[in-house]
Amino acid sequence: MSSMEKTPLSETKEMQPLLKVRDFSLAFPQYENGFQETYIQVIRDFELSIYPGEIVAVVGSSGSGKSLLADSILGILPENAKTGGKIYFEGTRLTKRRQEQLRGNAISLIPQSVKALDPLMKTGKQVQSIVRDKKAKKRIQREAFQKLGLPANTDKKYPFELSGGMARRVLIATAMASEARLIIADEPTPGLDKKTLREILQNIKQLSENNRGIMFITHDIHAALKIADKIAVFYGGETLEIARKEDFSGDGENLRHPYTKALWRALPENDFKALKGNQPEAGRVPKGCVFEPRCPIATDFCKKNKPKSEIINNGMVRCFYA
Ligand SMILES: Nc1ncnc2c1ncn2[C@@H]1O[C@H](COP(=O)(O)OP(=O)(O)OP(=O)(O)O)[C@@H](O)[C@H]1O
Ligand code: NI
Repeated sequence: MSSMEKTPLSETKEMQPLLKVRDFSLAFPQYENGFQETYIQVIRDFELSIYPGEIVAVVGSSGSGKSLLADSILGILPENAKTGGKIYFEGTRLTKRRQEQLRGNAISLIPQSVKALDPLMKTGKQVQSIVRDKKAKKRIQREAFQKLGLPANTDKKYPFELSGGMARRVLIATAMASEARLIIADEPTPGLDKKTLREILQNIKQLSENNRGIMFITHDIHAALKIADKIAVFYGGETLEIARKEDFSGDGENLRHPYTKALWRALPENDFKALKGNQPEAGRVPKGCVFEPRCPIATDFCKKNKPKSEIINNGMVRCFYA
């Protein structure tokens, strides 16, 4: 057990993580002329723990493997996906069977697209349909809508009659009305105006009440810092750093990884200095450190060797020079 796991965020929280991912990897076979050539390695050495009541942001740019990570936890990966490592939910290892039982019950997904709403069903009905207690379903749906600031008549509307922000909120209401103990929100804030973004983030925070754990998947570090307790920085399929929100301050001197520091400094309120280059494409990952080609402090050693994860100052990092 790492020291980070021994230090839950507050005394009242249970010691056992809700979700624990260890050495997780994911690859897809690539066929050429009918022969299996290679595997495209999309996720490597991934690790993360989420405690009850905690919001953990998984921050990474487009194509870094975030949605596939969510699908891995839910057990809805494509048939041909090959996975390695271990995922535990409330201390018990996830199997296909267990994932099936938990999915939509103890573990709920807020999908990346509002297209996930049924276009032919009124929103109230959609939210009610996931409540198991049929006598309470109306009340639970209404309470969720009210908590999330949706006007009372929203339940009579079809998804096409809603604004983008309201449709998002209906998706969040579905998770809120569920009995889920872990909620995975996959990129729930794309293309929202400033005010709506602020409100939706507040709504996601509300989900963590009642000791629920939230995995908040986003490419927006700014949004992540607004509500998350911990930030896992995902790059080219690997976690480069897991830091507490408080570590993001000043010049980034408490951050451990050069990529996290760069993300922090690229924020408008800091220097706005963007990092040059792009993350490696899935399957085209360098032999050494995945960040080496863009790293300002990389050496020859980083080209040839892969840094292991280490706990430094109560956070996880994968860098030889942290
Ligand atoms: N079935 C598949 N077979 C092979 N490669 C795949 C498959 N599905 C996804 N990928 C690749 O895996 C990588 C990660 O995809 P994923 O959708 O998880 O990224 P993401 O971080 O969620 O991106 P975004 O921010 O755009 O949603 C992408 O490069 C994608 O091309
Ligand atoms: Ni995605």
